[in-house]
Amino acid sequence: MNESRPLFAPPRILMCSPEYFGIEYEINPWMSRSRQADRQLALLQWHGLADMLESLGVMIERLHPVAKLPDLVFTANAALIFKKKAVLSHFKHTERQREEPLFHDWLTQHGFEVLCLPEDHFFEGAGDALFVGDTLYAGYRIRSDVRSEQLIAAWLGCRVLAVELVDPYFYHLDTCFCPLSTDSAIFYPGAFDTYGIEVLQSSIPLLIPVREEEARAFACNAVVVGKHVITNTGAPQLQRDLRNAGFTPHETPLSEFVKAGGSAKCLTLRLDGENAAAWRESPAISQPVSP
Ligand SMILES: NC(=[NH2+])NCCC[C@H](N)C(=O)O
Repeated sequence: MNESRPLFAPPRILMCSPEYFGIEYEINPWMSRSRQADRQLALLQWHGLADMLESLGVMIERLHPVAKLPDLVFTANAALIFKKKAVLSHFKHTERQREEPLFHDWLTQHGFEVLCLPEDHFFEGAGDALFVGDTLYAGYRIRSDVRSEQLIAAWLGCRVLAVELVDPYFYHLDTCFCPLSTDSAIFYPGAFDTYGIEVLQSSIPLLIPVREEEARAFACNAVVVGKHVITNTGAPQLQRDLRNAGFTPHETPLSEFVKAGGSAKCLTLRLDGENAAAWRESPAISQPVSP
């Protein structure tokens, strides 16, 4: 990893294909067993996202899908990556706790030092903890515990700013907040309380608000690769705002994953450090070639 990586190493993202994806239980308000995902369409949409990322210069790493683990596709929830360390998730719901050993083994086998939280501390990885510059922004209450995030900040030696998530539809931080660079991010104000909004506004120089109907189409759940920002379809205003801020937005349909409460970002885990993370030492391409 970092030290040993060649110059211009490509961005690396972990994904897990949706062979066994479906709505088999209900652990967030988007999920209803009576509104099943179309698995063939999910496979097409997943490949659409993976192909788009590859065309932007990303190297996709794969986790093998496993039967009866329908949410394993949401690799953002595997862990929080910090240099060569991976803080393993410990899921709030038992349905997803069964994914933990698979994420643990994959990360260990791929050279990460895996850190595990105490049994009574919940934490859902990059779904709830995202760097902007040197600061770790951490969403808490619905899935992750604030005390997990305090412990992680102490382990990693970084500043953490914890923001409470107040709307059950925006139950992970990555559903309502996305760092774009070391000093910019997008966010949906309705998912935070007044104090959380103040924390974000006072600490991030460029904070772009996303309107409600676009946030409900998972516009904030974006994958950032250099200046490229990839989201689900249905966010024309955000696309304009991103262009004005110097980014290149891309849309790809992800309707089947929205039925499980996830979208582009949830389907990915950046392994070499997000572009917005100041700790990222890698000289990896920051402006990959356009498709
Ligand atoms: N990073 C994310 N927001 N992942 C979405 C996870 C969706 C999954 N059904 C859950 O409720 O846990």
